[in-house]
Amino acid sequence: MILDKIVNHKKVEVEKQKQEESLDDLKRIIKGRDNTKNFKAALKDQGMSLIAELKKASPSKGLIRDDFQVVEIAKEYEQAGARSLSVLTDYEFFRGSLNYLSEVREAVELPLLRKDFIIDPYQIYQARAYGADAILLIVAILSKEELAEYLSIADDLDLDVLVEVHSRKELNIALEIDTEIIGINNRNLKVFEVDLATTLGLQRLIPDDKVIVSESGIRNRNDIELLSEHRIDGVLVGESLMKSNNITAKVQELINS
Ligand SMILES: O=P(O)(O)OC[C@@H](O)[C@@H](O)c1c[nH]c2ccccc12
Repeated sequence: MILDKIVNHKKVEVEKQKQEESLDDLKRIIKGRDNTKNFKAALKDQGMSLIAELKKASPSKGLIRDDFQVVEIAKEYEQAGARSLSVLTDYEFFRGSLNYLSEVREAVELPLLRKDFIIDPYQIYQARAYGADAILLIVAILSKEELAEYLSIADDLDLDVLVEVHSRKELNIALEIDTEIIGINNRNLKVFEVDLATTLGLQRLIPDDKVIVSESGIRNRNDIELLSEHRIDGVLVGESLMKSNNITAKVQELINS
């Protein structure tokens, strides 16, 4: 399964990174960082909030966008009306980079989500040091104890957390650890199929005080309208924006009701 492969690779990668840049180095960088921007508030703003993703490639699609000028695209997303940005930082499977995160941080005011496979607390400090305002935690790859521990580290660093679920069982764990922002991933990471019905089915089980994001496979206005009939605060969109040759027009198609 691809997730196992990614996690195994990530463990090796993180150990290597720790040799190059220690936790103390990261803590020193964090001291010089500005306060974080409010990712959760950006999601709660009126109407459907768009989290626009910077994603060059993926394991399911291969290369998605050749002309990947990360700073230019980030600025275009911001000007077109995205409320926050998701920056893929995994290189091996998504051709992302931590440097993209810090470059985008310098270029836009929007809150930034570090999109990666977090399996070690070190990566949470790394996210903050490189300019993230929020991190993704994937329930499928962490124990409940790890989730709780990572949430509290993120909280100490003033990072918001998007907790990603794909099934009822995973959602129950997310509810038990009492996280504020729940992401429902429409993509089945075992077979890579996407189905917005995943969001529609699971959102009914989520208490009113949570912020809900629908992730993956959102392509057009119709999809947004379908989701808008339900209690969804935001959508996380990568591929359909990255594949567009007019990003501004595509963002506006998605957000203008
Ligand atoms: O490109 P899409 O289908 O619009 O999906 C975006 C985002 O949801 C997807 O990239 C994603 C969701 N969860 C993840 C976890 C890791 C890496 C990537 C992801």
